[in-house]
Formats: sequence, structure tokens, C-alpha cells
Amino acid sequence: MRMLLIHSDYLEYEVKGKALKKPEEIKEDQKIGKLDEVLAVFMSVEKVDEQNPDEVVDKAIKEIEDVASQVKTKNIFVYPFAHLSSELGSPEIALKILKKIEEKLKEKEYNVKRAPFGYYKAFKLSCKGHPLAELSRTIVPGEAKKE
Ligand SMILES: C[C@@H](O)[C@H](N)C(=O)N[C@H]1[C@@H](O)[C@H](n2cnc3c(N)ncnc32)O[C@@H]1CO
Repeated sequence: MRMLLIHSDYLEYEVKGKALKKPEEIKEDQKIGKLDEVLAVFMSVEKVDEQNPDEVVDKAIKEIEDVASQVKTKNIFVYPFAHLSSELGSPEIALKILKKIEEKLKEKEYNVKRAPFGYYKAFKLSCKGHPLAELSRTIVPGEAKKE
């Protein structure tokens, strides 16, 4: 999994159209979304992640918690983003992983929004520009079998 973490004054999105034949079903009120004072986490789930999704979820949570505590925010935007890798995992597994990450962060009392999966979305982001405001992480399941 590739993650781009941007500490932002806000992130807002608006769904513009379907980018998959079968995108995630969403309610009307999910077509737009906004969070202020947010750690926006853009994530590309990769093929290799399919070998141990649960481990990838746990490692992603650890990285997100680490950065969130450093930039002192409890607001997290989980944002599916298919542009950080040329080895994308399947949409089915990617959605499962992103939903699990959202769920586990909520269990840990974070204020979490997740942008809809499988859509073209317009978004606005206001990066804060401090030294920790733009970070990237790569997560690989430890048990991943070497091909
Ligand atoms: C398109 C662009 O504006 C938008 N931002 C977009 O990327 N949409 C992606 C993700 O929401 C999701 N998606 C599909 N596969 C994956 C994957 N492996 N990892 C993450 N997301 C995925 O499906 C869409 C099309 O790839």
C-alpha cells in the first residue's frame, strides 16, 4: 500500500461520476464531504497487499496514528486514490481494506470520514506547509511471499 499523508486546513470532495462499473453504493449525503483541521490520507492498495490484508490494515493504522499524534489532530480523511502505484490491487479487496481502516480508526476514537470508493471526485485541499505536513509511507505485508 502507498500512502500520501497531507496535514490540511480542510479537505472537501464532491463526487462527479462513476470511475468503476460497480462503484461503492453511497447515500445522497455522501456525494459531498468535508473535514477541517484534518490529516488527509490518500491510499493506493496494491497487489502485494492481497497476500495479507489484515496485516496491511494494522500497519496502516500504526502509521496514521503516528503521524496524527505528531501533527496533533484526531480528524482523519481516508481517501481512496488509485494514482500512487502502478501495481494496484483489486477494487474488491481495496475497498475492504479501506473500510477496515476507517472502522478501526473510529474504534480508536478518531473522527474519520472516508471518501466514496470507485468515483471521479473533485476535491479541494489546503496543505498547512509545515515540515510534517506532507509525508508518504509504503506498507508491505511482512509475510508477503516473494514471487
Ligand atoms: C479517479 C480518481 O478521481 C479517484 N481519486 C480515484 O482514485 N478513484 C479510484 C478509487 O476510488 C477506486 N480504486 C480502485 N482500485 C483502487 C485501489 N487499488 N486503491 C485505491 N482506490 C482504488 O476506484 C476508482 C477508480 O480507480
